[in-house]
Amino acid sequence: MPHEAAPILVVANPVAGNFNYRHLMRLAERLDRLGLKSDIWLTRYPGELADIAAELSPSVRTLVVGGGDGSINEAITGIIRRGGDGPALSILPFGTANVLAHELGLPFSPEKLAERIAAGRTTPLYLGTVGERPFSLMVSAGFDADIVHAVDAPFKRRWGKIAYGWRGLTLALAGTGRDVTVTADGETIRCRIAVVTTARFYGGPLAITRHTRATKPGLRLVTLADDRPATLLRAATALALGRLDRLATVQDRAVTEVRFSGEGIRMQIDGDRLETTDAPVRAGPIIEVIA
Ligand SMILES: Nc1ncnc2c1ncn2[C@@H]1O[C@H](COP(=O)(O)OP(=O)(O)OP(=O)(O)O)[C@@H](O)[C@H]1O
Repeated sequence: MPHEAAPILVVANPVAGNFNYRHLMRLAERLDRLGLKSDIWLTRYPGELADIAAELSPSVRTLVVGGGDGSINEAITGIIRRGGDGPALSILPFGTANVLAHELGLPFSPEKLAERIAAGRTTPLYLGTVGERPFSLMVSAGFDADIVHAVDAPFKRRWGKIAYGWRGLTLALAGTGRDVTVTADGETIRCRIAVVTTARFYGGPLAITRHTRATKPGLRLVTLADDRPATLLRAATALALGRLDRLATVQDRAVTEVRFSGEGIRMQIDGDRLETTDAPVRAGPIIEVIA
């Protein structure tokens, strides 16, 4: 007899930072004790999660992503492709930065997560899009994207967040940043870092803005005018203190449509490399996420 899909599907990325097979077992065991059937799959290649999410049986009502923000980006891409009958998204945070898990205040304990799934309370997650591609946190251009491009997967797996700090330091001292031209609702801004965010947090549990969060509508554009080492140090300190908007070099504004351009600029989406594009960044669809 063919195996009927359980209503909860857990798909984990075995190469995500902090991947923990034992956590998957603990999640399944607690779900089982709560009377909920689940299946567990592991991804086999980058991008597979998007295909899995797009092609899921409609009987799967909750898709739990065991991974980081890159895996979550793949899952939302697949859920959006379905156009409307998607499962609710849940997250078992593995991964390096886990910005969305922090943003949503999700438990990192598999048992607590199982209880949240069983409670079944969902909240809307307001996505953004760059062209056709959705993001759950942000898309950015400039110095921070240069760091993302400079950190390859093995280096990140080995050193975790330290990999970003190290590459950031070497790039800042090398002074290789480039001007980013941002067109935001008809106005042109020149800067060195430009982040369009749907979320409050950035890079970890660090507030980049006080004016939006992933569970509320509203896109913000946060720009940093220069990327000299002293400015970057001040910005990193202000970010850690949640006071970025107090810096004169930082602007934080509500936006509806943004485009990036500039010679040799790099871009990132939800912490992963994005091929540079001048496609419009806009507010996107809404999906349901387990709260
Ligand atoms: N089986 C696999 N083999 C190789 N790469 C994979 C596999 N499954 C997924 N990936 C890729 O791994 C990348 C990183 O995964 P993920 O975001 O889950 O972890 P992370 O990078 O450690 O966390 P964060 O994004 O929070 O920093 C994703 O972009 C995804 O495409």
